[in-house]
Amino acid sequence: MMKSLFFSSRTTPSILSQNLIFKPNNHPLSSVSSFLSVKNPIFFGGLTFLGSNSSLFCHSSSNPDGKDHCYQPEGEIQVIVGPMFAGKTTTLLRRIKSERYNGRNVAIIKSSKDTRYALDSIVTHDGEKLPCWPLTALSSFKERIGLEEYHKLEVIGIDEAQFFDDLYDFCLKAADHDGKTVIVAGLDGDYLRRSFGVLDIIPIADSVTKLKARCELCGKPASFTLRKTDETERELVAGADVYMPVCRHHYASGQVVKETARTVLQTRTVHCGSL
Ligand SMILES: Nc1ncnc2c1ncn2[C@@H]1O[C@H](COP(=O)(O)OP(=O)(O)O)[C@@H](O)[C@H]1O
Ligand SMILES: Cc1cn([C@H]2C[C@H](O)[C@@H](COP(=O)(O)O)O2)c(=O)[nH]c1=O
Repeated sequence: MMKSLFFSSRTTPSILSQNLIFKPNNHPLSSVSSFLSVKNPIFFGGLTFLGSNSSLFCHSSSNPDGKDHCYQPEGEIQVIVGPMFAGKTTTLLRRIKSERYNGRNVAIIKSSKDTRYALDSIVTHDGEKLPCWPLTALSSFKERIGLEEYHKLEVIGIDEAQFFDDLYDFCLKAADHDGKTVIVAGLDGDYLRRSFGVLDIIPIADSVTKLKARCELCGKPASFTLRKTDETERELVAGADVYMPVCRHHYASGQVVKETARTVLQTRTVHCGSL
């Protein structure tokens, strides 16, 4: 019969030690994770903690004291938003590295729509990067990584989250049901300052960090992204060639300049057309 004893992986390492054998798989991130875990083990009273596996803790027969224990993992959702160039990816990388340093099993996902700097890495505008799973839909993650590896995961980072239609469902299940810590980074607003998907998960989040960039026109804190070009589709993957971070004042004046320029160009077209 299964007796249940709830405990935290951080407070009772001796019970967990048997489950903490790190098994690298053949994904590039796993080797990075494995490397870092081995390089940075955390010692608890003589035990080496090499990345825990909360899901396996329910396999009670493997407990060293011969008794049945069941670990109930507690999930969490952290959200990082802001305009472009605010440091969202940098913050996500820093948190993921810190989780890994603490011995937790991590994986990073990004939208495969983001092909700007690399296909299978998340890359900051400064060039810092980590390998990731590029996906078109989050629902495919479990199958891609494999069920066994998924169960071993404790932390899942998601970058360019605004591009995932199934963000809400994935995060809810991963945190509530599967006990994962999910760290989500993405745009809260598009170039017209309309909600851009990531806001859907605020009601189920534990923490929300809104970052600011620096206004490219005056250097003040910037909360918005101005599209410099005339394209009107909502999704347009690009960098500093198309977008710039701006403060409230320069967002408003920038939009006015763009609209005026568009009107002038349209009037000219009509004029030329009628000649
Ligand atoms: N206009 C800009 N063009 C290119 N890089 C920029 C610009 N403004 C800031 N950066 C750099 O981008 C870094 C943030 O990159 P990143 O974390 O990828 O941002 P985000 O994910 O929010 O777009 C900043 O620390 C800064 O060095
Ligand atoms: C404002 C805005 C942005 N995008 C795209 C442009 C980039 O490819 C990403 C954001 O990247 P970052 O990591 O935050 O720098 O989103 C878009 O498609 N539509 C928009 O309105």
